[in-house]
Amino acid sequence: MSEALEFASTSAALLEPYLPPVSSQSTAAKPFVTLTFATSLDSSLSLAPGVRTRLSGPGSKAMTHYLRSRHSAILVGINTMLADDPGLNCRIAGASSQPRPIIIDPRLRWVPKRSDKVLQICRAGQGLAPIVLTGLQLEEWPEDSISILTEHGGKFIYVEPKKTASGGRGRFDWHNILDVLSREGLSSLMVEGGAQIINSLLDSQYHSLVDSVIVTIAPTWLGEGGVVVSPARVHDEQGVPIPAARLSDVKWHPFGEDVVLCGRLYKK
Ligand SMILES: NC(=O)C1=CN([C@@H]2O[C@H](COP(=O)(O)OP(=O)(O)OC[C@H]3O[C@@H](n4cnc5c(N)ncnc54)[C@H](O)[C@@H]3O)[C@@H](O)[C@H]2O)C=CC1
Ligand SMILES: Nc1nc(O)c(N)c(N[C@@H]2O[C@H](COP(=O)(O)O)[C@@H](O)[C@H]2O)n1
Repeated sequence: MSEALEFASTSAALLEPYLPPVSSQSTAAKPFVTLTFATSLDSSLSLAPGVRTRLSGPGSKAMTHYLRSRHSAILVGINTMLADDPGLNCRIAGASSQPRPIIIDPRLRWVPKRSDKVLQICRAGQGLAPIVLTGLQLEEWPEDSISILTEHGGKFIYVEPKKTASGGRGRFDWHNILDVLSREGLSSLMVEGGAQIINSLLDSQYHSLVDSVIVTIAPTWLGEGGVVVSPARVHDEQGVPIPAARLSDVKWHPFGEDVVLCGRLYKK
């Protein structure tokens, strides 16, 4: 649990233009948002739904942990939480701060247990307790889950889901997610995944919310059936398909056998 990673200051300097300001005294209305994940050459995050898959080599893994030290929160979707049992802390030796884990769990599929890695890490003083954003109202929150989360210093927060065409409960609006996190005093957020979370954030209506994108590309093809990052198809006014999203201000940095791509979402 207490693996100690190292990340050279020369490497950190390469990332600096794409990171939130160091000052914690941010007065910005919304958190600085970094979209970051590791992908294969065929745009897969993992071999199959529910399968934890190592893509990052040692150098880019340390880079991801450095990013964790530079953000006040780290966000994952519920499938990632259930598939990976992630720690969601920063394991750089001597890290001065830890990110707050944020779990997007609209229907409360996560049943917190003391053996969950994120909670073990929290009890060991090596990370923070999670905040779970849910579309269920207070009276629908299981009491055991409330008490175990509260015991660790975490909590549930209700986020109003968008209405679906049939009047049901849909996805969250990212503006609402960021509003909630701002109210929690979180000034920067790294969105780690999984694919559904990333694809929803890459919808063009949210591009203006994303401040930077840092993607680790591993030299491997995972093959068919992977969990794929591929945002919804976009068409122009004539109905002709156009690219869904593009980066500008791009830099590529090799980290061991991986390459780390830094950029900003191109906004029209
Ligand atoms: N290589 C990498 O960097 C990473 C890999 N992963 C992998 O990704 C896989 C999981 O990815 P997915 O199956 O795509 O699941 P996911 O982790 O994106 O979770 C999907 C669920 O999140 C919720 N969700 C997504 N967007 C939402 C929104 N806008 N509003 C409300 N709820 C929303 C829904 O309940 C949805 O079913 C795992 O196998 C994990 O290992 C996850 C993170 C990073
Ligand atoms: N950067 C990166 N590289 C990989 O190869 C990965 N599989 C992931 N996965 C993400 O990291 C989480 C695991 O975090 P802990 O090491 O347990 O703290 C996992 O849930 C994904 O979000 N990331």
